[in-house]
Amino acid sequence: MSTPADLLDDLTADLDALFVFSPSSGFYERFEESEEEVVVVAPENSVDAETFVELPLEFDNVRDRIRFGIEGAIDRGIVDDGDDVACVVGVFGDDYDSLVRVRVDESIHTGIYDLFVNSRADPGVIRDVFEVVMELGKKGQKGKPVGALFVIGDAGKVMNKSRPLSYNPFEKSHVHVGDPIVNVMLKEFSRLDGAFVISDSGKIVSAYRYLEAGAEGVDIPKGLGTRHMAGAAITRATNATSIVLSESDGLVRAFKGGELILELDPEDY
Ligand SMILES: Nc1ncnc2c1ncn2[C@@H]1O[C@H](COP(=O)(O)OP(=O)(O)OP(=O)(O)O)[C@@H](O)[C@H]1O
Ligand SMILES: [Mn+2]
Repeated sequence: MSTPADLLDDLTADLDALFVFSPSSGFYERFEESEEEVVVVAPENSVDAETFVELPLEFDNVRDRIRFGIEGAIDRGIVDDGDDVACVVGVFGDDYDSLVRVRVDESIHTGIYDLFVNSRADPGVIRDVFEVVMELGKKGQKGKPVGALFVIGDAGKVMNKSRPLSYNPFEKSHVHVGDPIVNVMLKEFSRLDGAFVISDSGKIVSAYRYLEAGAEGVDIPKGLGTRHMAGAAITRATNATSIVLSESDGLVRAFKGGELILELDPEDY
């Protein structure tokens, strides 16, 4: 006979660290005597935790929230491949309702921390574009697979290193990504050739942009075509981040500094 408490014993056996997401100080204090290293993951370190990973935004998706915290901890050398950690999170609200055990390995490491923390644009802007791209990847345009290329941040420089393929539908408009109507427009315009250019603060600067940054020294996986090469090259020539949806394999990839930093299958989300 096994009880729920036995189950919890299994989940909490031999932990290398305990991740506590957005704790109140009262809740955090309960772990003061804890044997495991306690890592607080939250928008702010309001509990003065010794070991802290800053969340740039509250990920509604719990898997992303956990990934983010763990990747942040890997980045700081707090945990390593092969470690077993438990995460205390609220899935349905701010109150704790779940304990999730995770093995730190390649499969947890997507690059999502790098994408948000080391990009020049606001994390909220990256998230908004990321969500549009993931949705396009899942549903396509009117059910058909579609490709798209978003270049985010350092827009002045990106505009200097690109040219219009046609009339810019966003000329003189002051619209921002994240607005539901704008997101519908972005999906609609994903049929257009070229790239979308988005500013650090999320303003849609242009659609239909042909990127002209040189591909010299840009090293991306073989088999990716011109959309990915152009998307990667512009991030070497500027401080922008690119998010690319592939029409042919359906994957979402992000590039920074001319390199691939993230590869995700929208179907997994
Ligand atoms: N220099 C560029 N700047 C902006 N967009 C580009 C550029 N080169 C190609 N594209 C876009 O990429 C599309 C062609 O994609 P291609 O098949 O060569 O790339 P890919 O990397 O294989 O992408 P996919 O995986 O979606 O097929 C074009 O229709 C165009 O919209
Ligand atoms: Mn192709």
